[in-house]
Amino acid sequence: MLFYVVLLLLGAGAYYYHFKTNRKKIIERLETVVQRRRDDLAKNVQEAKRIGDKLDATRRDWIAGLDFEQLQGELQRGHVSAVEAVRTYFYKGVLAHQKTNAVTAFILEAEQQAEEMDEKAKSPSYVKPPMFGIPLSLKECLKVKGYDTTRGFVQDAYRPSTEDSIQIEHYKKLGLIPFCQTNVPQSLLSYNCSNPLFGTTTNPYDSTRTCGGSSGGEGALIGAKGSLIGIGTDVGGSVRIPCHFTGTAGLKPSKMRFAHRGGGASVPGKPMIDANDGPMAQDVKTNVEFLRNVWGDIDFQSDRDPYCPPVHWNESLYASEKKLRVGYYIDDGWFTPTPALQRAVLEAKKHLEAAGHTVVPFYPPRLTEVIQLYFRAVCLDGGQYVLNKLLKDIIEPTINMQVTLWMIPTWVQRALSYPISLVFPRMGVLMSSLTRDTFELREAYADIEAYREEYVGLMMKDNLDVILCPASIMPAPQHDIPSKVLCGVSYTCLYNLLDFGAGVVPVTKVSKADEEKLINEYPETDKWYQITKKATIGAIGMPIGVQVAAPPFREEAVLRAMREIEIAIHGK
Ligand SMILES: CCCCCC/C=C\CCCCCCCC(=O)NCCO
Repeated sequence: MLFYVVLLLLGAGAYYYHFKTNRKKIIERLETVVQRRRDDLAKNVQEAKRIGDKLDATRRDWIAGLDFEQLQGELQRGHVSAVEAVRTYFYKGVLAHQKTNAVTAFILEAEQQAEEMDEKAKSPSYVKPPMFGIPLSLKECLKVKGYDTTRGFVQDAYRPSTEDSIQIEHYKKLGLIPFCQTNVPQSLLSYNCSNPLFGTTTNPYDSTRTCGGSSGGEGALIGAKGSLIGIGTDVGGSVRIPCHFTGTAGLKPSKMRFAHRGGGASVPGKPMIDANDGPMAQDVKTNVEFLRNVWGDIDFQSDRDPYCPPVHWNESLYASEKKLRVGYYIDDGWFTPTPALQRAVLEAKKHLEAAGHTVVPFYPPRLTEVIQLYFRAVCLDGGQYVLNKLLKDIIEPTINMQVTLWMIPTWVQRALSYPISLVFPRMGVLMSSLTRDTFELREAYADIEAYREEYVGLMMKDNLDVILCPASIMPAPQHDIPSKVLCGVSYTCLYNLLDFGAGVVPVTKVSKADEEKLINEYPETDKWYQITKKATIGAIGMPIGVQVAAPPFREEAVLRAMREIEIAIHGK
């Protein structure tokens, strides 16, 4: 017996030694890649600055002060050239990057693309596309010819895409000029924004706090006024959470409203958790103008990707005179949001009511079950795909919790979940989420289908057009918090599970009264509440958004409600 125990221990020791030595070699090799990539980025930023500085400062500052609609108009009238717009946004992008570390590469060819467009525009017969010359920022995982899509994995540096994705081709056809790529958390499966290759992107309002993720570079860049319009991706809140954390506005459409051919995914092959790309901007108005043009011309994408149905921009839904019926909630029953987030929903409710809409309570059913189904279906292989990639890389410390859970075998998590749930019930739920076998996975898929039916059934029963709810559980926390409170995505991941269109519009900022309420009334009943409360103390002045959602192909109703909230707040 003793012999076998000694043999087992020796075997385990040898395996551990081999694993450690192997990891050390991998890390040493990748550290040289990191250094090289960071040096290249520093040169790239210098070059972008040089291009931005070509423009006379007075002229540049004037163009820099134009909003999307004004710049679009000046470009259409020929009062501003595409080259001037690109140089201005290289300048503004560099400033925002210096503040937040948002950019992973400036697309230097943008200047030449702009020159060619200006040249074409000299011909009297040339009809300018609707977004002629407008600089567009892109989340790093979107495929642009000649540029990397590392998703924060060092191993994927210096493997540039050979083609633009269909969406990027389309944006160029509409006149937009991709001018930079923006940072992400390693693996994209987190709502912070740090990776070993490009480092940490910070919140433009407070550098000790995260800009959110995974489209965090976009949030930081747009929030710091370094871009007017950008594209993120969202499988659990990655467009909406950064918008909420950085005071910007964005929309995650339902899956089929964009072509996915030639695009990339964080984890390919998870059919029931629908991800999509979506626009992010300084306001809702810009998102509307962008989508009106893109979906107005969606045949371009449908012709190249037959899986993208030719569903056009629905102006009659967006501009309808018929008042909306809105269902709202301020607490999903799984994770009570901090006071500012609840107040934001109540303020948005008042704005919608003042505009003549009917707003009634709505209760999303069984969020505990939703959380389990979401994690089961998003990590459908128990996290194996991502873990395999991570073990061949330098692992980002701010996603430690995900990595730890992916490393513990599912059966061990299940065994531990019961005793843990006796003291920390919500942790018990998380630890019994990952699937044991394909039988259980099939059941989860069937349950998601049933939940979708139930949810839309409840909306139909009450004649609801859209849902209004919090965008998250808290304002932007410190960089390490999202991994510690993974289940804080309940407000956003629900709408991926349902495949609804869902967007976030900024409504308010955290006030002193919110902080007092937080200190006196916010629950401390488990570790997650304690972490959330502590992270929210000191967040006075941080932006707060609200979320609006509607079933697939009704994104225009979502945008309408978001825009009406925006008009009520800003008067324009
Ligand atoms: C036992 C459960 C283990 C859970 C491991 C965590 C896995 C996933 C965390 C999900 C958090 C989602 C954040 C948002 C991610 C997002 O939308 N990414 C966009 C990708 O296109």
